[in-house]
Amino acid sequence: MTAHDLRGSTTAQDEILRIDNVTKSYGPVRALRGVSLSIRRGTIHGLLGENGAGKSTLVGIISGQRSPTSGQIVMDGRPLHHVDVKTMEQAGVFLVTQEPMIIDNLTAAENLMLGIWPVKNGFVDWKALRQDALRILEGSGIDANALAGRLDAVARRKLNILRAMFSGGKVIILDEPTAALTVADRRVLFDFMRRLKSDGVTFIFISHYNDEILEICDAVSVLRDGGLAGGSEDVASLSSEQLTELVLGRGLTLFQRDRRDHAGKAPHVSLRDVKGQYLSLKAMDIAAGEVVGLTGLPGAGAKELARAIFGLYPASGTIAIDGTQRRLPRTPRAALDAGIAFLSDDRRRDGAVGKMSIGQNIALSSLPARARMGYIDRAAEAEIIDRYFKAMDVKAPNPDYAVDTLSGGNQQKVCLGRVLATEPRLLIVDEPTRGIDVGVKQDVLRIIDELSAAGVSVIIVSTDTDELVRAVDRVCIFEHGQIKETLTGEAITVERLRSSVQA
Ligand SMILES: Nc1ncnc2c1ncn2[C@@H]1O[C@H](COP(=O)(O)OP(=O)(O)OP(=O)(O)O)[C@@H](O)[C@H]1O
Repeated sequence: MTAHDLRGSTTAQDEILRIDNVTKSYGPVRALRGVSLSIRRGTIHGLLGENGAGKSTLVGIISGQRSPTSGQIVMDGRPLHHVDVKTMEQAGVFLVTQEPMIIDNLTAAENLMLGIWPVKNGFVDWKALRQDALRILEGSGIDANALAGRLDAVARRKLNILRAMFSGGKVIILDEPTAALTVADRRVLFDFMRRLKSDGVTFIFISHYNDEILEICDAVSVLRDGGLAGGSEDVASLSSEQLTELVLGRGLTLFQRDRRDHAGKAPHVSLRDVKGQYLSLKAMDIAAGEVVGLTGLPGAGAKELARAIFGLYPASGTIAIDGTQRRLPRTPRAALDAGIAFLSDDRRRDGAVGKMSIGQNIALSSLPARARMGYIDRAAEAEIIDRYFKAMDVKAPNPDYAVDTLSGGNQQKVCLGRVLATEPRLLIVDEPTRGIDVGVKQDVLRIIDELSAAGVSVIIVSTDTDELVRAVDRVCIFEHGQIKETLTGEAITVERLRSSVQA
């Protein structure tokens, strides 16, 4: 494998998009330092890099959402000036974000036409609308008349991609499009992308998962600290280890927990008769120091149970921690008071508070418990902030920076730091390494392992089979609100988990 500048290896003819010496500074932060790369027409081009390497900034510039400090973008041989979203969309470049921009109470067909409804004499031409929608939805497996709110996650993502194409998209940028998709849905999305690729669509694909990159991408470019660190136009020839080395600039030892059998040990956490709308769990015991994985298809109960324990999902039942039995908490505050901490998978909704500083975010959940008679102990606060800022290796000059200046992965680290700062007896983390790069992922799994060694019971809700295999002692697979199967020891393998979750 050669790490080379991709620019020299593509002829003008098959090049659809070129980025020429693009830089971007946010005040003193140099997010991009002279990045040049070339994207070939009709390929899937992976964009890789550690958290904070500059991927979102680069695709933000390519899609016109952010303006470069210097440099230019050349589309179909034409340099583009005054680049903004409209210019880029007119040129055929669309960014499809993780949050599908879909209106639930319109049909799939109507969503597809949003903003570009065909107009005849100033009126919507419903016939043309319907014909166009049917044509483009044909073969995608999406019912043109279905209300978008009723579509599943993969259909919503497909709909977004189709909408970009329908609006004239030639280069479609997908920023971590597989987040929250099951293994089967991922396959459907990839097949769909391959089909569009054979029709000439070009994709720029951001992902932290090596297996996805190796499966779907033709070429890759790797950013490191805002610069182009290398790439390959022959992804098929790369191994997962080579890809990791390209991203990190070094080899990596993957974390593997030394799985322990906790059967027969006194329970540290006991759940009894947990019942909610889509949840019905008779009993679950977790030992001190045990790490339990919960998994299953969406809506099967794993996520619901985790949220119920933290007072975020209405459910009846009891929980005992350290021998103290109580009703399931009704609110997160009551859960925190009971020694339970929770990391949500949805940083945007109940995750980081963007305008506040990193430090304030870290201290947010633990401070009420530490405040005495309404007074906050500033020295204790500073100590906590310093400890978790360092432990999570947050990429920012200091903890006074606002959270919304951080890259997505670094925001996730701040959220985890905040949860850990509460020093819980039961830690619940939902998709703890989603959006986090392969290097930091090992650190997060190691931190969870160390916490468990100190006697904390841990629940990891995850659809990432690799994460479950590396981090837990036991996996409970949910179906219809109940535990369908439990795996321990040697039985926890990627293959077994995949077949059990889909079966
Ligand atoms: N609005 C902003 N103000 C200041 N700094 C910013 C801003 N947006 C991004 N940055 C900084 O620019 C750098 C690149 O961030 P970017 O979001 O592009 O990284 P990324 O590669 O997409 O990371 P991730 O994988 O975590 O999403 C980071 O150091 C980030 O803190």
